[in-house]
Amino acid sequence: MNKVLPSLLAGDFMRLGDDIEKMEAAGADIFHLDIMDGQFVPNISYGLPVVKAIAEKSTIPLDVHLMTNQPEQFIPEFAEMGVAMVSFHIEATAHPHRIMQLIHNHGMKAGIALNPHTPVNMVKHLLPEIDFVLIMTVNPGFGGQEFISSCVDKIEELAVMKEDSGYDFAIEVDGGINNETAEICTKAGAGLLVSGSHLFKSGDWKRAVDTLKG
Ligand SMILES: O=C(CO)[C@@H](O)[C@H](O)COP(=O)(O)O
Ligand SMILES: [Fe+2]
Repeated sequence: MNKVLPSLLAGDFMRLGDDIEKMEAAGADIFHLDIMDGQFVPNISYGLPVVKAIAEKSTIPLDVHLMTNQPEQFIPEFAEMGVAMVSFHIEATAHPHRIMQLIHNHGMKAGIALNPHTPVNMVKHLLPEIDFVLIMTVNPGFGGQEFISSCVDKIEELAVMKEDSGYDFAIEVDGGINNETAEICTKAGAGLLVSGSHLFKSGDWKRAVDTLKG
């Protein structure tokens, strides 16, 4: 069964606590938190105090997606807050292996995110230690964008690399995920599905979560 990760970026920031309770009751597996610095991506989302408040409220694990130029910056703080998984963009650093180790040394799962144009080969030599690869299926920076179908080939390629290498890592997809694109991605090999606008705009969150779980 797929795991469903609602992106809280699509939640109602004036009532985030209610949204968290409702999404948990609807069966969400993990909350996805998008951190944007206005540098790596042309948008700013929210920072540490908001993540802390979400961590105190949530009863399910948190997945932090760093869209920042210095992804190594706040790793100890996220660990302290009880974050379970952290991903950072390979395009944002010359030292992905070092950052992966830093995340692991703080007891969290480490993921590497790839922009739509970045080939999956970039993570090949990191696979022995990686916990998950995040394939961006939109250009990072905003919720509510349209799924870029050319990214599906990358999921398939990564699934083949996983099979051939025997390394155990999860494939996460993020951006424009709805019932239709979720099916395409899971068939290609993804197991962690991030969804923001589709889930939050659906009238029946439990039904929407169940459908994505497949
Ligand atoms: O990382 C990002 C955007 O940069 C995502 O996590 C979005 O927040 C997903 O939102 P939808 O595309 O599902 O609306
Ligand atoms: Fe994200």
